[in-house]
Amino acid sequence: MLRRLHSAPGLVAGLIVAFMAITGSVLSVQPVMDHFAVRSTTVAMNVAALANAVSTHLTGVERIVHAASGAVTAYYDGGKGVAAALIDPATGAVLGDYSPSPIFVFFTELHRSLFLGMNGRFASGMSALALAVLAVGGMLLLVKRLGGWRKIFVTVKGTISQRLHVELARIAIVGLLVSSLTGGYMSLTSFGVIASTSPVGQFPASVDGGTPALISSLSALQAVPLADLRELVFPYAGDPTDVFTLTTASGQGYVDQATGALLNFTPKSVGQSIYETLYMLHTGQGLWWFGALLGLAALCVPVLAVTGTSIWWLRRRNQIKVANNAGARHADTVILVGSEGNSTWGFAQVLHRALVNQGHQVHTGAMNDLATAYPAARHLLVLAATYGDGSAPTSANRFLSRMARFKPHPNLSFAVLGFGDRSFSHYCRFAQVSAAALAEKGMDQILPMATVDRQSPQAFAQWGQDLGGKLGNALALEHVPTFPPTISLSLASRTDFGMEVQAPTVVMRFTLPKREISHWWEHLAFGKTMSFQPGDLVGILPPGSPVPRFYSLASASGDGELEICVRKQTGGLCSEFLHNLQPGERIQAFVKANPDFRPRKGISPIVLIGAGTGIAPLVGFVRHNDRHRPLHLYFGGRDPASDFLYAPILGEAIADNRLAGLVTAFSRIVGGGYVQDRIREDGAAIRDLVSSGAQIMVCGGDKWPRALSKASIWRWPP
Ligand SMILES: Cc1cc2nc3c(=O)[nH]c(=O)nc-3n(C[C@H](O)[C@H](O)[C@H](O)COP(=O)(O)O)c2cc1C
Repeated sequence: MLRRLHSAPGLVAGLIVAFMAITGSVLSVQPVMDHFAVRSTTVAMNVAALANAVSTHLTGVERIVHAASGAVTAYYDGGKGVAAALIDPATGAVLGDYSPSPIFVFFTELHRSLFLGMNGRFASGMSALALAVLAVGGMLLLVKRLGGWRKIFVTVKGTISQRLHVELARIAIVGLLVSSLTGGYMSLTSFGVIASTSPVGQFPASVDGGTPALISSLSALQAVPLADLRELVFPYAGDPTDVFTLTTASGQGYVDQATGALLNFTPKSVGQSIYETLYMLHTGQGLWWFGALLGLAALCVPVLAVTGTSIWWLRRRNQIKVANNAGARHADTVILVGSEGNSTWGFAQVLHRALVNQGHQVHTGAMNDLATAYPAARHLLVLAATYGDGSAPTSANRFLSRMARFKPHPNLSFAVLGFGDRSFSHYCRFAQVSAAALAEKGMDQILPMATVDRQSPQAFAQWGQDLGGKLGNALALEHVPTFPPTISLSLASRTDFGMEVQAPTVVMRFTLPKREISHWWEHLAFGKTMSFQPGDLVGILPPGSPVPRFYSLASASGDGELEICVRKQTGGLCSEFLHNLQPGERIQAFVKANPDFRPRKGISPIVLIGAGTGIAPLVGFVRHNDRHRPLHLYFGGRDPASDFLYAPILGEAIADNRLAGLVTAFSRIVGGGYVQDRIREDGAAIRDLVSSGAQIMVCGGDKWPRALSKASIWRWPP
């Protein structure tokens, strides 16, 4: 709901809001220029002295205007009509002719009304309203996503568009709120909905009518310092019954030109005071630095509009459509999906279709959308993938917290099918946790939890048969998973290690076709994935298998090469294929971002722990450590003479300070040991590093000491 509230006005009004923001930021330059153009004065001139000086330098003065920027302008009889001169506020001397900048006049009208009169003013007002809705909605959405106000400044992960959108919004939000709310208020005043002027005081019924006194001697004008003056309109020349009309910061009145008395002064209304303050905040006139800040905030709006549209488009493109999706309250069967990469949704669609064909009313949704109750449902089927280190995928990361409010009725029974990959140490862990949480609610299980390894169509079909048996329906679940489009990469070079110690390992470098490296704008518009960083993953399809195997990347796309490190697994289809690959031969691959496995921003130390091929992403971080943040690497192998992967690169990195420390452990040499032994020995030093803010990143192997698993560790099996 909140997301719709944010994206709908963004898409509908995005263009006009961005247009208004650009014209507004152009206008914000004016008060800045005025500020530096106006000679600041420390002389406390009063209005009588100023008006006197101006009228000695100019003939036929009609009025003097003191702008919020401090500029003083006099309008006088120039012979061929009214002329204007810029006045030195310190002396009242004429500085030169004055004419408003045609550029700012043009942009002011464009910003206010698009040159469309009242219709344009209405459009301008509506765009201010849309901006306010977008700013408030966006802020609430962000707070909800990040898990509360306290986390509002935490680092956001995601695509370039998502990060840019959030970072810019965080910087600009206050400015945009001020601009939109003040703009909206001004719009309402221009339509007369809110009063912005004060009642004009009655023209004096009688005046002295005697010979006009010297302007400098008029007491009512002497009493007003220049800083308070807004406008002074001179009496009609030669008419002793006319008066000065004086407008100051506090109100408006008349001054008898013979006696200098102040007549019929009317204080400024509250409405006008509010209007003037908001006008100042909106335009920056009289508060140039604030206006400049608002102008900069407004400049973020076009970028927010582009990134916002890109996020919306990507979400739409990736949205899974479920045909015949019944409402959650009316369905007899509910399917909940926990997925990160969307493949589990494909399985859910097949299950949904099969159940609908059997006459069921089925509702399919994300696990995060778990309702408080499903009044009509008899069966709750949960298809859950596992990510990270046995954690929830994105579409299920709020499932367990939502369980607290879930109140299933006694007839609702459940079944959980886990999707995972057996090469991970916590195979289908999240599905197990979810099943346990459902069982704790006292619900019956339709059948014991089953798993689908690497999207196996056979395992899925088997589960369908078992489920159908229990439900009394024949469920034929046929699903062939699809993966992102692959590209063909040619092996440029390979280096072999570990043959002598029965741990054949190969470092492989694939040439990245130049045209495949995305530009930043492609990222922004299409979220292309052929750009990667060390620690991201490459999915490789071994010939004859539709199921990819994932490897951690040791290079970034900017290096022009895709580098991985592969240990030969006995009977491993993909690793054997890769070990047999010779330079010039090709693989089919796609890249998958792995944003959870990245060095945190900043320059705090990082302890990198890797055994065997687990060193691949870590060496990537070391290579790219141009800022020389302290990286401490622990590496474990069998024998330095055979499987010390990346030894020369690590040596160079130590020499040029990209690596602060290297500790190795080899298990098959005299006096050798394992990485965990070295870590235990260095326990005190590592503890010191962690307490000074160090991050720990672990990759490779799954036999790490338990204590390490508390330190935001991510493991990637070799
Ligand atoms: C970065 C990453 C981490 C993963 N972590 C685990 C894990 O800890 N346990 C597991 O069983 N499977 C893990 N998997 C495998 C996925 O759960 C499995 O491929 C699943 O079918 C993906 O479903 P989805 O595309 O719907 O997200 C991981 C996959 C990736 C890419």
